[in-house]
Amino acid sequence: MLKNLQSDISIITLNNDDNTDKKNDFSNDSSDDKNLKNNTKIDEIDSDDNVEEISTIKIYSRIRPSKYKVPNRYWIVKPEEDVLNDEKPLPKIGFLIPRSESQGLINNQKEKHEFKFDRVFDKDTKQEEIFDVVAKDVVLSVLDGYNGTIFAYGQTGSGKTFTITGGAERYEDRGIIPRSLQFIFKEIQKRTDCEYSINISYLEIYNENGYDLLDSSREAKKLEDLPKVYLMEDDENRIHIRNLASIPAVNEEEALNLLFIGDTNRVISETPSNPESSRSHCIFIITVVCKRQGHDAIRKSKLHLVDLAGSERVAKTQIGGTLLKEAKYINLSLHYLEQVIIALHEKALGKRQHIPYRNSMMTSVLRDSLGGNCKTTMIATIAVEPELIEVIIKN
Ligand SMILES: Nc1ncnc2c1ncn2[C@@H]1O[C@H](COP(=O)(O)OP(=O)(O)OP(=O)(O)O)[C@@H](O)[C@H]1O
Repeated sequence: MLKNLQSDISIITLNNDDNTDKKNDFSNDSSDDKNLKNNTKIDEIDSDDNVEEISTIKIYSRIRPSKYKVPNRYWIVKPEEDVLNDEKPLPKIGFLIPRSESQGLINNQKEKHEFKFDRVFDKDTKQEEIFDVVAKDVVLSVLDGYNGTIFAYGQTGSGKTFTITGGAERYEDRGIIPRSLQFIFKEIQKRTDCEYSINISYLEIYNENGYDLLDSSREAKKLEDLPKVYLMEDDENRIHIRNLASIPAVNEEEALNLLFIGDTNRVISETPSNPESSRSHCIFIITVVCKRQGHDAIRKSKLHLVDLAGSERVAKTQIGGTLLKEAKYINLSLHYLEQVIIALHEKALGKRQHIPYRNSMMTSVLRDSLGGNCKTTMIATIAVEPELIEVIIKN
């Protein structure tokens, strides 16, 4: 029996055992519910089956070009310049927040703030390089049978959607989703040992409610008109996503068309309060099914490309009503995501076992695609206009 997890939220089956190696093995059972069961090993996989990788979540940052002549309030420290630091050399980005004179001349307010990343992409970085460094490895590992997730995180207007989906004006501006689709369809042509099939889903999460963006009825005029997606849990505590379309795409063009349908629904049904800013999380899911030549067994893996809602905190005194409700949901779901990422890091270090996936719809949906040997990357997009730098530091 399936029981509802959240009052009116959202089936693709998700792994539940936090301790498992998350490579999806070949299975003879093609049903969605059984297909992703952990370690139902039916057929050997030739590559790196026995390699239990330590979970490493790579975190990158990307600076958005500014429309203004920006005063030099940020800097990038290359790892080789950071000679005093004996930890693993990583690049850093620093921000200067001048002391507020309103607090008097003598105050100890910190002015310089530095943050480490696996790599910092400066404002001139092209979309191609972002795909090559941030996404290609994750996409390749999905084709090898692992689940993977790429997040874009940052304040409103800092370039999350540009990074994940891309800009509409120039072909070279296409983002991680269209480039991943192109890469996947090219790569599966080369891999002749397996018959691949690709399915696409597109989920929007607004105020902890899930909506299916691949609705092609063209009747949606607002978010609530889209089919609602539900999380359910079965007797074995496995979580399923109900009512989310998973549509086959036989080539890149069909897959891009589905992206287009989803993005159109995203625009038409923009969240009520602020058309300028995404107040919802959007997850583009590419499911790769591989059937070995001459075998009945199939293997299924998933790539989640996540455009998170703007991360800025809104002072409670300045807003109310719908805006306050949205801000609470966004902050809470980002907080739960942060908790999961911290827990995964601690688990990789052997310090804990339990990962608190159940707290939010997003972490529940992503639970089989984070940690273990799933490849996960996050790209923090940053806008460096002075007023926005202060937002970064406060968050
Ligand atoms: N690296 C970049 N190069 C050129 N233009 C960019 C870049 N990043 C963002 N932009 C432009 O900046 C504007 C805001 O970017 P975008 O919509 O991606 O921000 P966002 O973080 O997704 O914002 P929101 O949270 O409000 O949805 C867009 O016009 C986008 O085309």
